[in-house]
Amino acid sequence: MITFGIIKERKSPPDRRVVFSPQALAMAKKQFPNARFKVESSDIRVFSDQEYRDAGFEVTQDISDCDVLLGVKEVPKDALLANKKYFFFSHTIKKQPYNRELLLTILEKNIELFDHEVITDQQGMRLIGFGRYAGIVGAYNAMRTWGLKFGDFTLPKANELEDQSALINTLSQITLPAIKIVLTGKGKVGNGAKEMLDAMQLCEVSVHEFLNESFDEPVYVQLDVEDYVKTNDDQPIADKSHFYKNPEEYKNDFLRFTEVSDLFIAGHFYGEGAPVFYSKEDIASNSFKIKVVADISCDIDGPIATTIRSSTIADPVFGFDPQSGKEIDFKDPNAIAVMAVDNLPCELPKDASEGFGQMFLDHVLPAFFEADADGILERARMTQQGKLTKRYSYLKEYVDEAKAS
Ligand SMILES: NC(=O)c1ccc[n+]([C@@H]2O[C@H](COP(=O)([O-])OP(=O)(O)OC[C@H]3O[C@@H](n4cnc5c(N)ncnc54)[C@H](O)[C@@H]3O)[C@@H](O)[C@H]2O)c1
Repeated sequence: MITFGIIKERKSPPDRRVVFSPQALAMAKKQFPNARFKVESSDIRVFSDQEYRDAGFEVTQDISDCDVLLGVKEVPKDALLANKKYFFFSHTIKKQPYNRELLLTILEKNIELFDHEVITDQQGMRLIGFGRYAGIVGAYNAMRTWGLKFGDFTLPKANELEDQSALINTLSQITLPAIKIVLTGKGKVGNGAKEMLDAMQLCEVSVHEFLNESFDEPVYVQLDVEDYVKTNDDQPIADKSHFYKNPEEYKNDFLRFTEVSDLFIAGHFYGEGAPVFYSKEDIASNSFKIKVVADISCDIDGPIATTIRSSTIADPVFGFDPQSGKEIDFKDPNAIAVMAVDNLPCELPKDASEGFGQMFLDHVLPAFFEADADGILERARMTQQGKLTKRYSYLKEYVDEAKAS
């Protein structure tokens, strides 16, 4: 028998998401009779303690008898229980300086850490994440930002609405002018955003139509790397994975879109060394037409020069002055309005938790009862017996620096 504990989120600002909704937990219990589940009481979670009790689960302040603890965000050092197995997003795999001490504490407390971000299949494809929900909220926020900037309509914040269908209902009541929307990325985020544009019944057009034709209704185009990048000798991309591995052999082909688009929804992944989408100089040129940017990818001071900082759910929109390259009021007639919230799935905690639980149930829980036949736990295990595992040994120096300080 393995006992799993659903932990309370303790990070600030409060995150209302959870690994398992009461319904998903009930499914897990049915599917795995050898698993026991306990829920740590929480007053911020999107599902109440009572909803878990009603689904037949023990809700408690004491989860110290659990073997495996399941959370979403980083667990504060003091709250980490020694000698346990933990699953959460530790944000350490890229040596993030702000979590160096967290990883050191995990090692000192002899915790086995499994990071959601590195739950992958044998090909290295991520199996678990909130990307789709970032896309859904990001597209909604893109429309909301347009309304705020131009006053065509007023939309409530996404986190004031119940779920994705409420977002869709709200969007179905607005009338967008005949603008051109460019959406980048065809992965989880890009396709989450596309779900919303399709739900709004916006017309999707080809790259050729988007660049060359005018329309009397709003239209959008969804791009992947072959559309916004070309080889250094002006040839189209032949093999995407070659670009991912050798980005320096490619150059930007996105400016042709900046000359005709009104709204840019960025939902691609940006690999280090890849060409930028546009620079501050590009924005200052007269041919740059984009007026609103919803940057879901949200790489700061990176490939999208309007993203000079991230923004927050509380204050999601800022203005970018094309001439000075500095921040100004987004309502200034010259300003490009930028939405760059970096924790978008938190605005849709119910749907995001339900989707996440399903992925966890499908991909991770079985591994505990099948002796990790596929190696999923092994690939995601970052620490064991007070040491980094082999796959994560590249983090040794990063942790050692925490010891030294
Ligand atoms: N703002 C937020 O709250 C939030 C939340 C989740 C994810 N994100 C960000 O959104 C971005 C996209 O995430 P996703 O889950 O859709 O990714 P994904 O792997 O599912 O899709 C990636 C897309 O980017 C393209 N791409 C370009 N260069 C690439 C490269 N070097 N490697 C891989 N793909 C490359 C792919 O072709 C694909 O279209 C990430 O940068 C992620 O950090 C933001």
